[in-house]
Amino acid sequence: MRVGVGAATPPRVLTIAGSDSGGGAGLQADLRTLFACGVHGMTAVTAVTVQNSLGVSGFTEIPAEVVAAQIEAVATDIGIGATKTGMLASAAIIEAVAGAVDRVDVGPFVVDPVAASMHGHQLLADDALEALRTLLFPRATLVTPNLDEVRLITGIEVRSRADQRKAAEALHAYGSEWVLVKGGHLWDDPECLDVLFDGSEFVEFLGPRYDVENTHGSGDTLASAICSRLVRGESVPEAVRFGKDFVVRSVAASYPLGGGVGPVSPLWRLPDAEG
Ligand SMILES: Nc1ncnc2c1ncn2[C@@H]1O[C@H](COP(=O)(O)OP(=O)(O)O)[C@@H](O)[C@H]1O
Ligand SMILES: Cc1ncc(COP(=O)(O)OP(=O)(O)O)c(N)n1
Repeated sequence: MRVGVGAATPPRVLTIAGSDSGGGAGLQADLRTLFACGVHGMTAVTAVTVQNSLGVSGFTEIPAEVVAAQIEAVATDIGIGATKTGMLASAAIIEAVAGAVDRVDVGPFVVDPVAASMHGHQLLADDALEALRTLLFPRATLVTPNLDEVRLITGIEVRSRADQRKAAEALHAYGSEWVLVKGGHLWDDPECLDVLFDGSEFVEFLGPRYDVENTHGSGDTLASAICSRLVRGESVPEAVRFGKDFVVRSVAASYPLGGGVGPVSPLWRLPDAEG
């Protein structure tokens, strides 16, 4: 019996990201989220991290030209409806990604400027920050920094919701269409506010702050869920609304793993997730 003939091809999203051997964050979190959102996920691997729930003990970069070749291989055959970036590791890889983005159609382009793991291990070289600002942000549909990344990129120390708005204005000046300043690290805030800005208007996404320990991969899950809607033609505010709701439910469904910090989980979205 032949099966699958004539089945519709799902929307396709590319993640340009590092591998997390523990499966909690990075491209593993992206693929898991995209699958749960009904999207075919594709990968351009930038680095292989040696990582578990306790942290990152090292990583090896993929040569920049191989990163660009992965992007072009999937763009020219399969087609890319939307793209997100995660760990990019070096200025050379950022330059290669910017070049590839100019050569092929990557659709709406979401830049999650991953700089360090939640345990503090550096995942982006110091000299790559300028490449992020000048080469990637001007090409981005949306940039989604957490508050540590905001400080590294702009020098702004965010201590309040008002500071989140100031940071969004400073980040928008680097040339992206939209900026989403995530508030998960505003530890004194009883709720989690994410602030979206397009250069003229602010849109606020307020959610609960769950008292959970297992939040590994929350930023990846949010950005991937946003891409799963941008690829279907939704506007950025619509896609962020979906992404915020998706990540809140995934934080609520997080689970312990190993001896350290476990991952947030998109499994809540799948029918019969218990198997
Ligand atoms: N404890 C939490 N409860 C609910 N939502 C959270 C929690 N921590 C983070 N979030 C949400 O998860 C997303 C990622 O947040 P954040 O922690 O700021 O970035 P990152 O994961 O990149 O460090 C945001 O939408 C944020 O509001
Ligand atoms: C390969 C890789 N990519 C990204 C991260 C960052 O994950 P985490 O520290 O959990 O932060 P968010 O996903 O919440 O932004 C990583 N550790 N490894």
